[in-house]
Amino acid sequence: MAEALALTDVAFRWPGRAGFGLSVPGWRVAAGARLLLLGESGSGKSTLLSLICGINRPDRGRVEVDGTDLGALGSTRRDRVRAERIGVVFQQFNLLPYASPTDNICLPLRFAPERRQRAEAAGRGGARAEARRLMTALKLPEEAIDAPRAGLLSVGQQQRIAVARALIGAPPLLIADEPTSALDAGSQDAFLDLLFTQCEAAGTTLIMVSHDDRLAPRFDDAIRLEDIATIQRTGFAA
Ligand SMILES: Nc1ncnc2c1ncn2[C@@H]1O[C@H](COP(=O)(O)OP(=O)(O)OP(=O)(O)O)[C@@H](O)[C@H]1O
Repeated sequence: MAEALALTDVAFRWPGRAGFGLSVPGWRVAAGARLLLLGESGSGKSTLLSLICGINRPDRGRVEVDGTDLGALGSTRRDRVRAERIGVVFQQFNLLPYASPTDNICLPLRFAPERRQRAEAAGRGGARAEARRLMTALKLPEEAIDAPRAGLLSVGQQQRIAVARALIGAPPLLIADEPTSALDAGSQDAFLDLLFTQCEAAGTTLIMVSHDDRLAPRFDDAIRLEDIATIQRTGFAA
């Protein structure tokens, strides 16, 4: 089966922080997988996601997304590959509070012409129609969809906007960093149902990060960061 993600002989340290290091000898994720990545707080999950997204470059090794080695690209091309191929749901959602839900969702398409074309084709009436279709599929009420500013919405509603923004234009890979941490157990379950349905419809591989191993049975596979990575932690230098 094709691989959505392949890490080979990867090592990374935060610049100026000798105390924390992460290395991943080899990790492959099959296209279409629904994977939960578990690890305690501070173990390096977000650090690993930043390497997968190409936000940070490994000091060594290869991070291939959908067959492209991100580390071999300069920062402009890396940004382009990220925009085209990776949808990201950040822990804090990172919405623009003064922009409308639709403008927030369409934002990644500005930097990703191929993704824009896919969104326009899927939405028939254009990318904004596709944004609306996604919001409806994610069970946002009409008044939230039509809100003038995303900052007016509840946390759960903002979370759905963040998911729609990650899904628009069907990127091959969706990375979600603790997207359910603000929800109670019942809402978590309903949210995962919606996320899985939308990923399946778009043919998108899902890697979701959490410290909550009770979510594991919902996924095709759950792995612990420690099982794929060696983590060095020696505290903070003064
Ligand atoms: N921008 C940064 N600069 C320097 N060090 C950082 C930076 N971001 C994270 N770290 C360090 O990297 C280590 C791992 O943090 P990371 O956020 O990756 O863990 P995590 O498993 O995602 O934690 P949490 O579940 O609490 O979000 C920590 O020691 C943290 O201080």
